[in-house]
Amino acid sequence: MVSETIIVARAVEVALGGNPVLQGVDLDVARGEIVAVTGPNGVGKSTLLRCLAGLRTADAGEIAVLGGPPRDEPAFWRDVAQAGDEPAWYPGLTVREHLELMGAVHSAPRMTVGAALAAFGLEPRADAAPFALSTGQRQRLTLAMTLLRPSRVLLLDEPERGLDTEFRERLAAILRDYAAGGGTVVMATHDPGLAEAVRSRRVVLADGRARSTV
Ligand SMILES: Nc1ncnc2c1ncn2[C@@H]1O[C@H](COP(=O)(O)OP(=O)(O)OP(=O)(O)O)[C@@H](O)[C@H]1O
Repeated sequence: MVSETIIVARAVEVALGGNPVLQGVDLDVARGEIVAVTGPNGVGKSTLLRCLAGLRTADAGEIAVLGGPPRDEPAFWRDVAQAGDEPAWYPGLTVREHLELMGAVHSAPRMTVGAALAAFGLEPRADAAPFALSTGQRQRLTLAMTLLRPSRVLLLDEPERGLDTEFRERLAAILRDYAAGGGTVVMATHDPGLAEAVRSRRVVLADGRARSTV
């Protein structure tokens, strides 16, 4: 079977503050694949993810996501879900209501609010405000909102942030299910255990370039 390529990056270059960060990154990600981008602090993982999300334009090179250049526009975000920095919370809404909001604005949510609360271990805090959650619980809510909405591509920047070991394993299973259903995942991570548990292909960023390891 010929695999469908969902993400293509060719010779991507980005300089930040006058310093070269990405210096010719090539990346191909197939439908149903999970790619874990690793590398030391400051090597450019978040920058690469932002380029794939259309939140930053590369200085040189080409990127295609789902057949076209990534754009920070509603049509693009209908197919692409992203979790990076903590989102802006609605102070008047509870955890459950944040998930209900996601379910209400997307025509075909991937799971019910009840299923999301259960999958992300948020049932005991469903009626709390996000600001009353612990760091790890807020990260669970961020991920639950990202996974509840329909998407074909997931871009995750250090999804393990703040998560305990047990939940990291549960997250790995959630991401494997997403990919098994035809979704494509690119995540930056510092957790080799998570990268292994999702059975990802490992891409190491070094010296501004990407190198596939597994
Ligand atoms: N707005 C900016 N202006 C100048 N330099 C920046 C800016 N944002 C990031 N950088 C620099 O660009 C480089 C790449 O940053 P990036 O956040 O992509 O790294 P990262 O690999 O995701 O790091 P980490 O593992 O710490 O999250 C770093 O050296 C960082 O200091």
